Amino acid sequence: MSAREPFGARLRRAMDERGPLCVGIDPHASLLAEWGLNDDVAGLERFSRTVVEAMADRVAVLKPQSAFFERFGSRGTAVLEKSVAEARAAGALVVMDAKRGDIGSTMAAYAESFLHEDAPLFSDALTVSPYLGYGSLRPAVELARESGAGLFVLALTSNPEGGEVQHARRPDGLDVGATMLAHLAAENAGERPLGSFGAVVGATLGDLSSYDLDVNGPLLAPGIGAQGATPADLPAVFGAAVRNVVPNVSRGVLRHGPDVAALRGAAERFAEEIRAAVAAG
Ligand SMILES: O=c1ccn([C@@H]2O[C@H](COP(=O)(O)O)[C@@H](O)[C@H]2O)c(=O)[nH]1
Repeated sequence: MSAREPFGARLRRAMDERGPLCVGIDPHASLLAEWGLNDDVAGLERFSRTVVEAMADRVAVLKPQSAFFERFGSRGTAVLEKSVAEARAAGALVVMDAKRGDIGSTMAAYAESFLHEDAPLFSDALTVSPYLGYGSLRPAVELARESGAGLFVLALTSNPEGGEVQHARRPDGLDVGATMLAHLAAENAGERPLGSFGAVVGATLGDLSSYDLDVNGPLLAPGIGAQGATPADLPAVFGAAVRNVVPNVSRGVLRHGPDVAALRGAAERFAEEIRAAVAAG
């Protein structure tokens, strides 16, 4: 067991101190253009540095979307490494959105890439895909436990296509999304104040009262802003589990850049709406 405090405990404290908002670092080509930046490594670096400077000392979580860095090859990955290190040094928790998933030793290698404390891309948590079977994630669960990191497992994603997989039913009637939630509840059993193994559950999904969202872990909720959900939707979607929701906003904040004050203003407005919604929920 690592001496490092588990991710769930660190996240609970960050959410209580800073509010639960997670801002995405998603350097879309279209956003680079809107910010007056070139769609190249220099533009990527400037974009990412600006978001980290604007947000890392005030929001609980930053979530870089790995795909937008990977498309620039090794130089993009170098920018990602730097962004992760700077965001963590400034006090934000970093959830790497890389949605990794594979079997056995390959999954173990993915886990080492993001969850080993000596890895250049070491992050506080990683998004993972369980669609090779939840058990295929075991190497990542084990390494996360050792290093004090966390996972966010895709359970009920925010995109409309997700249902064809996630609503598929097992012979006993439980659907795939509910199965993932049940695995996570078992993973987090007995953990206080919050387990380190969370689910991705879209804020776009409407009433989820047929699901048991009480997994004793965080629920990363993308879909607010550009995908149409609003902070006011959170209590109706998540019910009593809203207290453990980490709402993610990427383009809804980023489109206000590159001005740092404007980015901060947009994030503060979302944070305030989220606070009000959670308090009322
Ligand atoms: O179900 C999911 C899982 C991940 N995402 C990711 O979150 C952000 C959302 O960006 P917005 O600009 O706020 O729409 C993006 O990185 C997605 O890949 C998701 O949207 N839904």
